[in-house]
Amino acid sequence: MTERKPLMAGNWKMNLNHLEAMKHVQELAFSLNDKDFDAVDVAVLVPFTDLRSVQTLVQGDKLRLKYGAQDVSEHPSGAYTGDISAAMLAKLDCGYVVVGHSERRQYHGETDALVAAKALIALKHGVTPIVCVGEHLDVRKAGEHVPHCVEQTRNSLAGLSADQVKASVIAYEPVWAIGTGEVATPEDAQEVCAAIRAELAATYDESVAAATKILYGGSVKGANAAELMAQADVDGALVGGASLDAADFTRIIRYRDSAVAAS
Ligand SMILES: O=C[C@H](O)COP(=O)(O)O
Repeated sequence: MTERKPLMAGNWKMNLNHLEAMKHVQELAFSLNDKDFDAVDVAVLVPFTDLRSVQTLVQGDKLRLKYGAQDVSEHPSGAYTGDISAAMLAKLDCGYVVVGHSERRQYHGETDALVAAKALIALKHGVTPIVCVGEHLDVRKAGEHVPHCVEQTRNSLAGLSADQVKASVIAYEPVWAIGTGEVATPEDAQEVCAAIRAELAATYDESVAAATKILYGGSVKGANAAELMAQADVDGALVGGASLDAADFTRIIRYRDSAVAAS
């Protein structure tokens, strides 16, 4: 069976200027140790303006923290005012970039095809895309969430080879659970993550399904991380609000401790 090392990724969204970013990374560095990084990959996904500061801290202090961005242009370079290219992210040694977050889909009209193009160009530059999918509340109420997320996954990975999918991360984020405090139940998370994995097996093959990390995101906190992580197809979390609090993010990273405490 393929071991998938869990990934806890903190998406800061549009929070923390570069000075606050440095303070926060230092707090995380102080709070985490080698045992944490042996057990879990930890990443912070920061505003573009924070990347250079975070890179300097991480590389200067040889931190095992990974970092990345929250969006990337689908274009390689050129006259695209305001955009940031995958080559620029790679030059800053970004490990990850979020593509297709529901906030980008909702406020910037991003389509599955655009998300797939962004994932592809990130991969071409050695930056791992974290490809987000998830249903709105009306879709869930209609009981259509599984086919919706499966189709969104298929379309958001269109054009990627099997190896490129293996090198990507998928994040299931039910939109109704983002920033609302309303976390999906562990069974809800498992149902969709398992369906996405089955889709990877059907479209590619079992080795892709077994190797690809699938995260859950939506109101993950220290208090609920262990039960979500206990699900067979949940390989980590994409954490918004709670990742801004170094202590709570540390509790999420140490989810195994709360699982032990509860048993
Ligand atoms: O990318 C992160 C998600 O949107 C989850 O955000 P949240 O943890 O604040 O609900």
